[in-house]
Amino acid sequence: MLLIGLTGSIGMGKSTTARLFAEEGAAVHDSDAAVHALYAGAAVPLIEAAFPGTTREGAVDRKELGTRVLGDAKALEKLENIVHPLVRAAERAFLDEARASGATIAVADIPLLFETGRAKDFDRVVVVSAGADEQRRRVMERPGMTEEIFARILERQLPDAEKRARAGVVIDTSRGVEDARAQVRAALKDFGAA
Ligand SMILES: CC(C)(COP(=O)(O)OP(=O)(O)OC[C@H]1O[C@@H](n2cnc3c(N)ncnc32)[C@H](O)[C@@H]1O)[C@@H](O)C(=O)NCCC(=O)NCCS
Ligand SMILES: Nc1ncnc2c1ncn2[C@@H]1O[C@H](COP(=O)(O)OP(=O)(O)OP(=O)(O)O)[C@@H](O)[C@H]1O
Repeated sequence: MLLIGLTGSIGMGKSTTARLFAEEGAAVHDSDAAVHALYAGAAVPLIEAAFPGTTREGAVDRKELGTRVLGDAKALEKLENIVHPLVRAAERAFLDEARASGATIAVADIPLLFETGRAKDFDRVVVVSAGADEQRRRVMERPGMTEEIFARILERQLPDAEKRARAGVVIDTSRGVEDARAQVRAALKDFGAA
């Protein structure tokens, strides 16, 4: 099974590109989605214990939790120390199952792939990018997003230029979905997987 790590900074097009890989037949694991699932399940008691008042009705209130941690590096680190091992376990279980069911290509969408030293775990690393202006336009469109939150998230992420420099392949998502699909197909061909 060819193991592809997919990453990119906020708003660059990871989820969209992951979907394109899935449409080419890859088994895809999405870390952000895994976090969201954990926040309605296994992580809830741990988060409530560490950040009292950030859960309600058995689920994490992400807006409230975001307000607590996004401006506070220590708090974010504490949260990451709780969440990342759980996400990693979910990813491992997913990839084991994909392998057992005969998948030939698996993609793990990991926002902090380089930051958490995960590049070595993959046969290939794909970075999505769209340029800083397009990124800002996309991110600022999101409800509740502010310049301050955007800046704080960017601070926590390896700069786009460094990600691109460390990538096996870069997918440029600034020219539309069909253009990105062609790049995904070309990447799979280049990897000998299509
Ligand atoms: C801070 C939280 C509560 C905000 O939730 P919210 O629903 O508003 O945002 P969402 O999860 O969709 O993330 C928005 C963007 O920020 C990025 N991001 C999230 N956490 C981090 C982080 N710790 N460092 C850098 N970027 C991050 C995401 O990849 C995404 O691009 C949430 O992001 C969170 O719990 N983060 C900690 C877990 C984590 O590290 N996740 C990212 C990798 S698995
Ligand atoms: N190839 C593309 N062509 C046109 N629009 C795109 C493309 N890829 C992504 N987008 C748009 O950019 C926005 C962000 O995309 P997406 O959610 O895939 O990014 P992401 O990297 O997963 O984001 P985040 O890290 O913030 O969760 C979405 O509105 C999406 O529709």
